[in-house]
Amino acid sequence: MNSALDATEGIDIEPPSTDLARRVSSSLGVSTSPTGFHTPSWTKSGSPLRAATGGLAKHLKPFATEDIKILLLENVNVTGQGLLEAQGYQVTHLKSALPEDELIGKIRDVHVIGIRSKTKLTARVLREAKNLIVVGCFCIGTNQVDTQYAAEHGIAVFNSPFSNSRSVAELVIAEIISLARQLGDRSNELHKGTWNKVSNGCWEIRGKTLGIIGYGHIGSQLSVLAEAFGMTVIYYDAVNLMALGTAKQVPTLEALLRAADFVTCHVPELPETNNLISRKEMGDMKDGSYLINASRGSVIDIPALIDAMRSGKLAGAALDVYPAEPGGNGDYFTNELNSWAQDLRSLKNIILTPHIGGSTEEAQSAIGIEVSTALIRYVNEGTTLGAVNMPEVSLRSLTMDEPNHVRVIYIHRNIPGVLRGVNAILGNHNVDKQMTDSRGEVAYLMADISGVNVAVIKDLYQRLEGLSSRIMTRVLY
Ligand SMILES: NC(=O)c1ccc[n+]([C@@H]2O[C@H](COP(=O)([O-])OP(=O)(O)OC[C@H]3O[C@@H](n4cnc5c(N)ncnc54)[C@H](O)[C@@H]3O)[C@@H](O)[C@H]2O)c1
Ligand SMILES: O=C(O)CC[C@@H](O)C(=O)O
Repeated sequence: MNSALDATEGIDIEPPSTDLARRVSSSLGVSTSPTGFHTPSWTKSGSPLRAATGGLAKHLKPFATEDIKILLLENVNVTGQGLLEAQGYQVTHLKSALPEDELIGKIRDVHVIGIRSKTKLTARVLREAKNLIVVGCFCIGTNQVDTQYAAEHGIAVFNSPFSNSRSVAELVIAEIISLARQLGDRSNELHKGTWNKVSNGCWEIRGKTLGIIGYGHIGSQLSVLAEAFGMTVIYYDAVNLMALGTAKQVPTLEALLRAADFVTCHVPELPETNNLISRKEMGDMKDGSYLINASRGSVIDIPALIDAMRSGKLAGAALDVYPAEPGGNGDYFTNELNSWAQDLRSLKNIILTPHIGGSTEEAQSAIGIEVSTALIRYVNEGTTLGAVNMPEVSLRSLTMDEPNHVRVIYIHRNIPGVLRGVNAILGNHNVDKQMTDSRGEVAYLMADISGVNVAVIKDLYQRLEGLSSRIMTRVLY
């Protein structure tokens, strides 16, 4: 697939181009310590896309694009990396996650960081990220980021809410069949040279009941696939949700556990989902049933699972996620990481995978495009559509027919009187369009103003920065 171009068709970001860096405009405020101005040069070459209004879209860029520093960790997909590089940004790409101290050392310097599920962006780490304006989680989960702290410091966080849902659902289907047929054990035995042809304790999945905990993007996708295999599907969710096919929502977790032959977890990591399935819940499960977890390692009490497997209460399990996971490929999964690792590894009919639920070419490429596109829009235009921790704010693009326009972004504390102060500063100019919205304690204002000469931009920026409500100011032009 020519993914970069196909997936971004019709949106207002640059297609990959080698002369992009020469077409950049400038802006103030991407860094907390702006050093100066660049002469807008994007009119010199290139053929910008047409904006919705019919004019040629003006590409707002922060400083010169080559000044934007991006750190991509955890082997973020090459398609996403390519989109960022095509913008002219300085992109550093590392294959694994970094230990906290090393991460702190590197994050100090960058404007954008791209991570997957392993990198923990805690308040301690983010406090050091003085130039950071945006985080891209190239995955679904955002539990690894302190999104509240980030918002309160003007750092937007984006993810890809469903690009890998199908991949996870397909993996779980494979695991259901593999567990029912003890495929992992038979394969391991034959790898070691032992022929062991058994039918005892091996089952078809047709006619069995699948219990899905969390009927969101993944759970509902799985529901459809499981019914196609002849399974009966029940699900439990914290909210009432429409059933797909002939699936049925059950009112309690206990009702699901008592009825299901296979139980699979698809909830986010939250305080309420910590050890959601522990000893009591495993006791409620049917004798000889199976437990699957491809959500987060905190959702299942693993020592309790080890006991339930040893006692024969559960006939099998599949785990894709763990409380502590290695930083990169080739690292060891031992008791040093999780005190019970050796016991877990020694069990029969348990499938252990290294957090690969979403690891397919299709999913990673789609995630790369989706998250990189969101990052580019945010860096270049300030648009927050899809952010997980900021109000969603967007304005139609400025056009090339509007040479003396600037876009002001003012992220501020959500307190009374802010608009009066901001508009007193913007009021000497013509405010063409403005949008503001809030999410909890944080509000986001975006305004396009005209009749602004380059000479007054710095003054505008500094006056906004001087307001007591200010979290972060950016002026794009
Ligand atoms: N293994 C992997 O590679 C992989 C890949 C993608 C996602 N995930 C994990 O799977 C999780 C689920 O993904 P999704 O896209 O389906 O999320 P989703 O947000 O679409 O669905 C989650 C569902 O869980 C429900 N829920 C929340 N708290 C609950 C509770 N206490 N009890 C019952 N239901 C509850 C929600 O109402 C929602 O319907 C993600 O948060 C992520 O952590 C893992
Ligand atoms: O790719 C990853 O590291 C995370 C995959 C998955 O857990 C997600 O949250 O999307």
